Parts: sequence; C-alpha cells; structure tokens
Amino acid sequence: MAKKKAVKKATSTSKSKAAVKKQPAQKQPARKSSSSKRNPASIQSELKKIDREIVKLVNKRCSMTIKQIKSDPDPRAAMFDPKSDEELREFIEKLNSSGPLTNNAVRGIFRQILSSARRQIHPQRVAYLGPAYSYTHLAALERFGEEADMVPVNTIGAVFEEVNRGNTEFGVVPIENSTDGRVVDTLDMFTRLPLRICGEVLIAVHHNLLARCERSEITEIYSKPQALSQCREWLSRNMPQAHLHEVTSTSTAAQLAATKPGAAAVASHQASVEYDLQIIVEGIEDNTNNVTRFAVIGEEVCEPTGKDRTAILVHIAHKAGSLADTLQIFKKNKVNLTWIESFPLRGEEPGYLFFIDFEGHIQEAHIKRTISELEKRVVRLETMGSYPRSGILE
Ligand SMILES: O=C(O)C(=O)C[C@]1(C(=O)O)C=C[C@@H](O)C=C1
Repeated sequence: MAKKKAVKKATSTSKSKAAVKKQPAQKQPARKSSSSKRNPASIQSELKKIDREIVKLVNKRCSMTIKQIKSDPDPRAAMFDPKSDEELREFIEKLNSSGPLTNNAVRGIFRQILSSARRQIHPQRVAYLGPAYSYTHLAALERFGEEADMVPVNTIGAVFEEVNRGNTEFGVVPIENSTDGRVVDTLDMFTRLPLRICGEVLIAVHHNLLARCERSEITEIYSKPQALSQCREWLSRNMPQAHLHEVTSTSTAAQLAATKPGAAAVASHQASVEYDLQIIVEGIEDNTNNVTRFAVIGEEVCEPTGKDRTAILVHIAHKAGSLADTLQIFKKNKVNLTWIESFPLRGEEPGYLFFIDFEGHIQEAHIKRTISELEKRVVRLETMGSYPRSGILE
C-alpha cells in the first residue's frame, strides 16, 4: 500500500508540494462551511459543466490512445514510444503558452492519461534505484507515468539484474551528470551484462538539505556519493562541522534522516514530502545547470526519428595511436560524438573499454558505415542501442 501512496504523490519533478512546507504558518481567514456558501451558483454550475467536459475528454483521449496502440502493426513497440512521447511534450508545451497551468502540470496530466491507457493493455514493470523518490524514480515516472508497476531495488546492479532475469520489462539507471561525470556502477554493469539502452530521460537535478531538526543541530549528512559531490562546495562552505556519509541513494538518505537524531539528507523535494522532512535549505547544488541523464534499459528497438543517439562499447587495442585512429573514423563519417568515457578492463590484460555515444541512428547509412569501419579496427564492439535524444525536464 505504501507504494500506491507514493505513486499518488509523484506527479512531477516540480517543487510545489514540498515547497509548501517552507511557508511560515499564516493566520487563515475563517472558513465558511460549504462550497455553496463560498461560490455563487453561476460559478458552481460553470465548474460542473467544465468538469463534465474534462472527464469526457480525458476518457476520450484515453480510449483513442488504447485504440491507437492496439491498431499499430507492432503494438508492443507502440507501448514504449519515446519519439511520440517527445513530440507530444513539445506539442502540449506549445499549446500551453498562455497558462495559467505550468508545462510541468500539463505534462503530468497527459502522462497520467497515457500511462492509464497503456496499463489497460498491459502493465509495464519498471525497476529503478529506490526507495521511492530517488531521482531515478522521478526519471522513471517521467518516462512511464504513475500507472506503471514501479519496482524499487537497492542498487544500480540490481536494476540490471531485474531486467536481465526478465522480472521487469524495463529498468531506469543514472548514467552521467553534468557536474560529476559518469556513474561508474552503471557503466560497470553494461560491461557485465548484455543489456541495451532504449531511451533516455534528462532531468535538471536540484538538491535540498532535508532534516527533522534545526540546521544548527545537524551533525551528520547522508546522501549518494554523486549527490554529495554535486553539492561539495556548498556543503564545505555551509556545513563544515557535519560528517558526510555515503549511502546507496538520496531517498535512502532521506529515510535515515527521518529516523536518526541530528541527521540530514541531500535529496529531492519529493523525498521531503514522502519522508516527512523539513526543507532546511533548497537548491544547494554547486552548479545551477546540474543535469543528470538516465538510461532506460530494455529490449525495445526504437525506429529512427532524425534526432537520435547511438551508444556503443568498444575495446581498443592497447597501443600507441589506436584511440586516435578510432576517433578518425567518426571524423571521416562526420559523426558528432556526444560522450566518451574510458573504463579499465577487468582482469590481468592491460587496456581500456570505451563507452562512446554519438548523434545518429544505427539504421542510417553513415552510422552503419561508421560501425562497420570501427569493427574492422577495434578488438571488440557492442552496439548498446539507438534511441531518440530527449530534452531536459525541469
Ligand atoms: O540517489 C538518487 O536519488 C539517484 O537517483 C541516483 C543519482 C546518481 O547516482 O546520479 C541520480 C541523480 C543525481 O545525480 C544524484 C543521484
């Protein structure tokens, strides 16, 4: 049941709910007893009329989505379609130019409709680094919506294992951060298991110092190493007396902060609501443009959209010039690299594996050519997937 409660609360990565906690208690005007006394009849009947239309329209939209998925030549692929999700997001954000609803709010409404429609066809099971309201959970909710069956696990490795064993159809894991770089546990698992990336979610991550005690009483601060690192300067300048402790996720940190005297967590606004913590200071990340990219892992194959990313894993010979020769192939085929990371080979053999991602889709001619030229030159190459590139979600 706790899960259901959590699901209801996770509407977006926006700050609104938790931020309410920061407001000092204000004297409220005396409340009248019923809505009929507060609102004139004309407003009441107008609201009822709008509500009737909304319920009719959201159901119509849901039914149309079900019909669209069922009539697709490949209904399984239509259930997971990051390209149309992205197109819909751009479309509704354009439509919503005059507000007063925020884009986050409108996106949340549509996400709920789509995820309800998909659930009626078949529930999507998604493993994520938990517990609830880690940033990975928020990324999973952005991609799959509140009606998916969300499966929290304790480590990034366990997310991979769940997908690999077929216990869940998808998994969501952090892969890189604009301030802190690669997420080693994720890259390590890609070298161990033959899993593919079928989508990405980019989230603007804003960290908060959460606790149940006063700021002056905080002696211990818990969080995931990546989150502590993203707030390193702020923490050393503002909380020099506190001991920092690394735990498996920011939401595990929030759970601890809720039980240990003198403990605080670096975690999300949504975690503050879920674990009943006060926001002591918000926005403590050192870089205001702190963005984490999450990978969706699973078997789905995405069609080219014209705005895609392809990820590969290559083992390059350990000799002078072999990396330069490899990169030359990208240059020759005019392929724009978006990320390159080296990772030491496991075992006795010296050398490195490289994670490389670049613009383009494996089905495009120049990308096919690039891959086949690379295959001739490197020791081993694995294609980890081609999928639509996503915009940054606030
Ligand atoms: O601990 C969490 O909440 C996570 O989802 C993990 C993680 C990460 O490892 O990068 C995700 C986003 C933030 O960058 C900090 C932590």
